[in-house]
Amino acid sequence: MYNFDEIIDRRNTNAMNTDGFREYIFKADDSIVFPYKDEEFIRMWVADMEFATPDVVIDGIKERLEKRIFGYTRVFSEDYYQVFSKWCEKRYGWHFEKKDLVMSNGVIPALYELVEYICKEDEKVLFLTPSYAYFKYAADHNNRESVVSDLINNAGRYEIDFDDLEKKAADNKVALLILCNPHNPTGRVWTEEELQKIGEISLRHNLWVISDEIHCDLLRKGKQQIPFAKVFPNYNKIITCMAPSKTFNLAGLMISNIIIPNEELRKTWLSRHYNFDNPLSIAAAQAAYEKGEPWLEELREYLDENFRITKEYINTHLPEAHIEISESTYLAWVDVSEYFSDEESLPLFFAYKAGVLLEGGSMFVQNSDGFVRLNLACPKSVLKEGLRRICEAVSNKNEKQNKYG
Ligand SMILES: Cc1ncc(COP(=O)(O)O)c(C/N=C2\CONC2=O)c1O
Repeated sequence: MYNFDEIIDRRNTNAMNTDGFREYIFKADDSIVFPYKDEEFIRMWVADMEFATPDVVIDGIKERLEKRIFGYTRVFSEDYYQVFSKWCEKRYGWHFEKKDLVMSNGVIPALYELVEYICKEDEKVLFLTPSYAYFKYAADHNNRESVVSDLINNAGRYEIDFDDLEKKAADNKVALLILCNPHNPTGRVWTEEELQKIGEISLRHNLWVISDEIHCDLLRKGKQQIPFAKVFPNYNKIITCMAPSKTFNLAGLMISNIIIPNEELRKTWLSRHYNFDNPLSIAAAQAAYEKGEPWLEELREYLDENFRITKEYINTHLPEAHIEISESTYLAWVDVSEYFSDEESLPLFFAYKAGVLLEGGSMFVQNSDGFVRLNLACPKSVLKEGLRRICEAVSNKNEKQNKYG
């Protein structure tokens, strides 16, 4: 019913995806000159999608546009809460109170604020690695120390080293755990048992927990999201972050749902946060949660097939690489370490030799060397060309190495 095969021109839209890669991936290093024009790159890096947001969202925005006045706005109406809380009850079997919902123009801005509100100056922020780098930046931005616990890679299935996590959590200066649930970049969907263990450690050491659940709607078919706060309904130090931005490709509209049951922390947030919202973003998010489910279910089918294609192609053409189908997200996490030395920059190699923009190597704080992360949220034709280029570049490199020994 929906055309995910459509290739949409994103040029001249101020998209990070098309215009921000030199700065974000290559630190605006002007000495790097690629043998590709910008529009010739296959873009598999930043986590937004090449798919149009659903028509119901666009219709919701149009309806609000017709009101023609866009003055100061905040989520005052009951409607938004009713629609979003219904979404959470239906899809995750999780209920939260209206009073606990605050809005942020992003999950990352919320992390930046919450680290400051939660952690005293000498306190530390704990998270699992490899990690989305902004978890570390949220600590750095607030001059709080980061403490990391490396996930264990069991033949491609990443698991938590609970002994190590407990050891780190036991540091009485560690005040906050930022949990990525589901996990970017490995794609793990934490099981109830894993969440239970994380929670027991957090309670034992009196940690605050921010559960970043931004990827929670983009699970492979058959997988089930369990909100961390659902497992610990009576623990008053959990903040849950969700958003329509990944699910419905709305990151540029900058609207996120932050659920803070802790009265004192919520009061701090409301007194210090710039508490206004974009009226078009509210309309978009509300329409998405109210009417976007049929589109989402078709998107999930399309992404599942893109993962199948990717695993099959890489297993066939890069036999020394290792890929498991991510349980969530649209991000594939691929071990290509057999083909590269530790010193090589994977993003630079693939941009220069394959004309593919991707993230990898040291871009995920630590415990990620030798891995690339591929954004598969694109039309199949684009995906197949990207995979062809990636595998050809590695094979050519491999042949050259073999030729000269
Ligand atoms: C775990 C996680 N939290 C938060 C965000 C961003 O939230 P926002 O501030 O946009 O509401 C992302 C986006 N992840 C991205 C964005 O580009 N590459 C990534 O891995 C994410 O993966």
